[in-house]
This record gives sequence, C-alpha cells and structure tokens, in this order.
Amino acid sequence: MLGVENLTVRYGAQPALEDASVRFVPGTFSAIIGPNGAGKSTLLKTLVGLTTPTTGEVVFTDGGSVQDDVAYVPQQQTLDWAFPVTVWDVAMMGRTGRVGWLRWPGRADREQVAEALRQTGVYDLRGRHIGALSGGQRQRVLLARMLARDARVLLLDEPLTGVDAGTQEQLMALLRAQAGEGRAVVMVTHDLEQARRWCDHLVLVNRRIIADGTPEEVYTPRNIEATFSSSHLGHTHAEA
Ligand SMILES: Nc1ncnc2c1ncn2[C@@H]1O[C@H](COP(=O)(O)OP(=O)(O)OP(=O)(O)O)[C@@H](O)[C@H]1O
Repeated sequence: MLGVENLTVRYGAQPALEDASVRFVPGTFSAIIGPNGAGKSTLLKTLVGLTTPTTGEVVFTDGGSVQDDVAYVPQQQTLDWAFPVTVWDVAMMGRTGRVGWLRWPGRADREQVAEALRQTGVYDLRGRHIGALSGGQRQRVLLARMLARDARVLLLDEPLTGVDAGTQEQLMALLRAQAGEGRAVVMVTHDLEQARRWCDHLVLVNRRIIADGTPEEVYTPRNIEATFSSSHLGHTHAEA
C-alpha cells in the first residue's frame, strides 16, 4: 500500500494540499480528480518523493522502497523534448535504475523495452528522435518507459492528454490490465466519465480530499459540487 497520512503541503503561505489522507492498494485502478490547482500533481509528486510534506507523511507498506517500486509519469509539458535521444532510449531509461550503471542492458532488458513499445503502439517509431513525435506519440513513449520499469505502483499525471479518443480507450484498457496483474495504478485525470467507466477507486480533491471510494460512493451531486463549484484559482483571487 502506498498512501499519505494527514498530508499538508505548502509552497508559500497557501497550502496546496491540507490534511489529506488517502491509500492506494495493489490491484486497484484509482483516479484522482479535481479542478486546476486542486493539488493533484502535488499529491503524486509527494508520493514519489519529489515534493516534501510540510506536515504528515508518505506511507509505503509493501516492503522495498518508493525509489525501486514506484514508477511516475509526469505531465508531458514538464519534460524537455529537444533532448537528443530516440524513442528506444527513453523507454530504456525505464530499465536504467534496475540495470545499474556498471553493466550494459542485457537481452531481458531489451525484450522488456520492446514489449513496452509494442504495448503502447510506438515500436515502429523506436529509432525516431523524441523531438519529432506528435503529442499523442510522446505520451505513449512516456507510458512505454513506465511499463519498462516493471514497478509495483504506477503513478500517472494526466497520461491521456493529447491522445485521440480511440487510443485513449486502448491505453485505459492497458492500465486496467496493469491493475489486474496486481499493480496499484493511480492516474490524475480531468475526464470524470472515463474514470467512472474504467476505475474502481476515485478520489475527489480540491485542496482537501473531498471524497474517496468507489465510483458509486463518490459521484454524488453534493461531492461534485463541493469539488468543482469554486476552483482553487477562484479562492486565490477571492482571498487576494
Ligand atoms: N513548485 C511550486 N511552487 C509554488 N507553488 C506551486 C508549485 N507547484 C504547485 N504550486 C501551486 O500549488 C497549487 C496546486 O498545484 P498542483 O499542480 O498540485 O495542482 P493540480 O491539481 O495538479 O492542477 P492542474 O489540474 O492545473 O494540473 C496551485 O495553486 C499551484 O499554483
């Protein structure tokens, strides 16, 4: 289980997340949903150790370490796509932590990378420079790198941005299958309907955890209203 207990994260005076407690368990496909600025990315970054809690803590109870067992797919626009590497190289980066610096990737690593590229539909683009990809192709390459990690927990920040509708369904099925294999899969998304159809655990966030449970439990008019009625940006302006 990976989760946070009584987590508060402040960047400045305003908390991005306040007293948040939530757990993500193996075999479950979770969606984190909320308006812009609600603290969704902050929650993922804190889970993976890129952001430090102001108070509260990250809990990982499955043995091993967050560094070895948690794969994280950041928002695409946060990455430098001019970096001079190929699609294959990026997917192989998913193996680097496992391969270590003192040995070359072996046959098993190459097979894992090839399989990840096939699963995400970019194997034929493997020799191409990442700067020469479309937005949807870039997103698939990030997913391939994540699959190549073979991690027990998968955290994805808006992984379907810029992906066409048909491919979104394929990739959701792929993530669902990853949960079916016993991984904990956690995705930030803005698509409520898609989350309702594919995920078995939903977390509504607006600086605080508004609701946390199955789609049936979580999707009530009251919860939706509490999550979206006033965006966090709106609060900030009102308070400024
Ligand atoms: N590094 C940072 N420094 C200062 N403030 C930050 C930083 N990162 C995020 N914030 C602020 O924290 C709040 C939550 O941001 P976060 O990125 O977690 O929201 P989000 O729910 O992922 O939003 P979006 O849907 O727009 O991606 C926002 O008000 C944001 O401006």
